[in-house]
Amino acid sequence: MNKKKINIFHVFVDIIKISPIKFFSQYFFSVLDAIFLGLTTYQMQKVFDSVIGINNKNLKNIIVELIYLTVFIIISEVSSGISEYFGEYYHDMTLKTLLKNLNLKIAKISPNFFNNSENRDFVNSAIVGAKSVRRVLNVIMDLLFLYLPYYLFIEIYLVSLNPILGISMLFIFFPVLFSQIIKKSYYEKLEENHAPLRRKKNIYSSYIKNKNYLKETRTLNAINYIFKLFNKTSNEYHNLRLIYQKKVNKIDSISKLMTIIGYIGVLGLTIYLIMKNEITIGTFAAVYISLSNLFGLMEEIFEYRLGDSIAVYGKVKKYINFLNLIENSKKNKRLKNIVEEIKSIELKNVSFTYPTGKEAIKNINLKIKKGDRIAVIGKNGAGKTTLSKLILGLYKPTSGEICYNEVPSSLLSLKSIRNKGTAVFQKFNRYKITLKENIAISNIKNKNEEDKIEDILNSVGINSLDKKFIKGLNTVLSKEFEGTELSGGQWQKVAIARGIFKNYDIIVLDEPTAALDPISENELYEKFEEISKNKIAIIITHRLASIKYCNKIIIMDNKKIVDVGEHSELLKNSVYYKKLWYSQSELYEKCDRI
Ligand SMILES: Nc1ncnc2c1ncn2[C@@H]1O[C@H](COP(=O)(O)OP(=O)(O)OP(=O)(O)O)[C@@H](O)[C@H]1O
Repeated sequence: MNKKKINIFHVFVDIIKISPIKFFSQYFFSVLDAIFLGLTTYQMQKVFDSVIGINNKNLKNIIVELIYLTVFIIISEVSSGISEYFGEYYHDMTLKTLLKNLNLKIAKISPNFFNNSENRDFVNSAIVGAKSVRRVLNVIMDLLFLYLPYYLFIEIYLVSLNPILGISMLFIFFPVLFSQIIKKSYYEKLEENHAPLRRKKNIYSSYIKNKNYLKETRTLNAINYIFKLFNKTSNEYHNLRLIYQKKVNKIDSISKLMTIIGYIGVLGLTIYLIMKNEITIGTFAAVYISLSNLFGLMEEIFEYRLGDSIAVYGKVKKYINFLNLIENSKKNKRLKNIVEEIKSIELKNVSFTYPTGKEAIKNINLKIKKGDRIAVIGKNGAGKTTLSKLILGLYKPTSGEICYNEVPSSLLSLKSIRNKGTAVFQKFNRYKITLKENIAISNIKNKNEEDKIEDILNSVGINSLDKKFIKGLNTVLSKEFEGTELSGGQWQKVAIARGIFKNYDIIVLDEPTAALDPISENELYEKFEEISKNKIAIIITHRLASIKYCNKIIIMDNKKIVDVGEHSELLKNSVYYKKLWYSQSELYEKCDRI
């Protein structure tokens, strides 16, 4: 059962559905504006004709024609104002809805998708695209309900004067239209090449501007080098734009030349018709005014508005393509078996390769059961973190299978597996929200369970009554929002408390004590038994002190598990473990001797 693909029209219909009355009101007034703009031109001819044949008798006639002209101008201006008002109002509502749809989609996409830089570019372009959809729709609607009616009005008026005048008008219109079609493909290509450079530029710029990077960059005297990288990328970015801009300018020049030829042709023809007495001076003036109006409008729509829409169309397409991505949970929907409680996990010949092509896990077999407290150790880059993410259901194996409660994960709802896991990652987030929101973020409805939050905070060594928390649990963890700034270790404690707050069957602690002082580190290990009681607990660590709290130790090397066992077994059988153990204990002994 294939879900129908979303296309630009579905997105437009969604926009219209936000408030059809307001949407169509905008364009009703646009049509009114176009009709009265056209009538103004026609009325102009009548005013000129009556002024040219002026005498006492038709003075009254001139005044009547002038009153009509004024009324037409007023109606046209008022309609244009009302249409703009509805347009502005609708713009904000549309933006909110489109960005909401995009965020909902992002939340459903597998985390592994974001490991690929091309995918991250794709998402960034999709966000810009979502912001531009309304602009594109607006231009299309204005074309249909403002510019086209006005153009048709003038075209019919000119054909009624002389059919050749009508045909000459096409010379003004079509070159611009064709040039826009060619420009559209240029801008699409430009966006493809621009996206990675834009990402690079923003990253380098954050090393200079972002406060988390700034201090280290300055201390290491690296600012000049980063500037160099930024300028190089920035130049590449602008040069690329210039290359495409030159191509676009060429197309624009040719189309402008043809338009001007058409324009001159129409004026020459009207002069010829006057000389032959086939049209009046009033008609000539009306044609002249309508042409300059039309020229102005065309410049507005084609040069600026359509040009701008075409420039962003590549991103709008990315937005639509992004909405069409099949997310994991949807692929799973048919098979959904909700996991109520995870009692066992088995990895069968599991391998995993990142979207970049880097293989991080190879042929791993492992059985884990409720109550296991596992330490995963191994060299940097051995694959420990990747393994934990596979177990948590954040990544899917590239080959092999992971079973939960002896059922292959392909038959289970990934979402329900993820819901049963919690983690304190190496690179945890520092959310600039209140202390209690930081802790209860996994189940924000429970953020007012203040006793539970206080207990957990106390257990990791944070006291919300401390004077630094000016508003207790409601203190925002950032000076930027009149709150407080935490130290690295305090942040790590918040991350641990946040991990424990969630209801979980699996807990992963990835280097959870890197920023903790030795006393806090010991306290966490003491707590480890309580945290992991009747759960599956995995601690990834380089500190062997934590190992005595675990009943199983896994040693990883170069993508594989090379040894599994208890401390005493491994000390006897594993060369790597023995080396690691004695190197750390020797270090302590050396310190003792000093
Ligand atoms: N997002 C990613 N995209 C591509 N490759 C990655 C990504 N994350 C990790 N890797 C690569 O996968 C391999 C395993 O990384 P992993 O983080 O699992 O190792 P680790 O054993 O936890 O290392 P460490 O002890 O340094 O934290 C490494 O070679 C790393 O370069």
